[in-house]
Amino acid sequence: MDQPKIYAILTNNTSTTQEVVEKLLQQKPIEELLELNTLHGLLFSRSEIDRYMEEEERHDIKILTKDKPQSLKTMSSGEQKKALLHHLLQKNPDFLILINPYDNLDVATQASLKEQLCKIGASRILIQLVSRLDDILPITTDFLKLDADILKTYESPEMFWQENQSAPVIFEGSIPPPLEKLVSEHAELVIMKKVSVSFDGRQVLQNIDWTIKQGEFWQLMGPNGSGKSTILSMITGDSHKGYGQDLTLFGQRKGSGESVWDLKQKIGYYTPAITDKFKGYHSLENMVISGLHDSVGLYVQPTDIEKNLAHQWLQLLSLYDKREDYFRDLSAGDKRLVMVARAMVKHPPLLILDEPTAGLDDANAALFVALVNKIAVESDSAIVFVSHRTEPGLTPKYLYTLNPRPEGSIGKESAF
Ligand SMILES: Nc1ncnc2c1ncn2[C@@H]1O[C@H](COP(=O)(O)OP(=O)(O)OP(=O)(O)O)[C@@H](O)[C@H]1O
Repeated sequence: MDQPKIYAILTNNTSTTQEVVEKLLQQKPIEELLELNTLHGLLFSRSEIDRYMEEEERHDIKILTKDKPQSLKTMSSGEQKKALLHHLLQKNPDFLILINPYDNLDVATQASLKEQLCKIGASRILIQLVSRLDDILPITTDFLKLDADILKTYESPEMFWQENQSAPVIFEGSIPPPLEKLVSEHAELVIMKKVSVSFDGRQVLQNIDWTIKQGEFWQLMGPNGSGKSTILSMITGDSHKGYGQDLTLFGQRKGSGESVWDLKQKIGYYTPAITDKFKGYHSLENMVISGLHDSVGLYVQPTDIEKNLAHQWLQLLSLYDKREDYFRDLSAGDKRLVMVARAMVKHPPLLILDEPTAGLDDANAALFVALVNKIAVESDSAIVFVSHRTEPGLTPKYLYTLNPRPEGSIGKESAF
């Protein structure tokens, strides 16, 4: 059998990915991909996992995890993707559409998925819709780019690679100061001593010692399922697993009557899934101001001082001219910049960014990284940046790595 075609379609934050995917799945013709027109394809994407998860929950059934005791929802991203791929291959499609397949996967899982996809690609057509050049499989035969709704083809791979390298980013101006400084009287914002967590009798974290001090810039790394989200949810107060542990947050021992509201005041938190909460008609200006009130949208009349502060942030992000536009109409990359401004507008003592660049294209990831580096240099906020990628250009000072063991992940601190 001839080597099937392996397509890579580079997407950016203007791409109409959804439309292309729907046409392919519904066998509607796309001029540049005519040979797929009569073939049957299936979709491998984060949204498909979410769809199955919802279906499994709603009907209390198991579809992707029939032979496993654990539900899809509590599996790590790597485990979920493996389950979906297995399920799709059993249906024997002519081609598989892969949308940003490595997002949220750790380095080792990315490598093993890449290897598996290369093997699958030896006998099946693959269409990769990826926003990062690094994610393109080495076996790719055909290179395209989806700019808005225009699908561009390239005469040679060289021309594709040459045209799509992104330029370095520099922000003009400084990070706007806070209206009032939220000073933490404690130099140590988070102190974890021998913190251990288990779920259903299975140990996930083992004797975690980690101290985050004012102004420090950390990257938190660890394979899928190693417990990164579990640690973060104990810091943000979203998990009850912090109780009964030697955990001190902003000078207050966990379980000593602290309020979750007080805790949230001191933390700016951003993860891409939060963006889905803001589907209403909020202007960019109000989005930034809502960060001062910890509200989804803005329901009070903002003061001139608040407006002025939001304008300064939007100027820094080169979005001032769009200040009255709706947030929902922004590109995905610009949405993330606004969400970071919203999380940072108060200059919280601790800024947590949980896989914030997942799904962004190279240019927007570079822009995001430049903004985070700037915040690290120009503010007193400590930053915890969770990412599986070593983000090009990111300049954290310290690394906290979780290494899974059968008796729970152990942690290791190192300096960059
Ligand atoms: N509520 C829960 N019930 C049962 N198991 C859970 C629960 N929450 C997490 N786990 C398990 O705990 C382990 C750690 O999960 P966690 O989400 O913290 O890992 P992670 O490092 O953030 O993973 P990823 O990189 O995939 O997001 C996983 O094996 C997961 O299946």
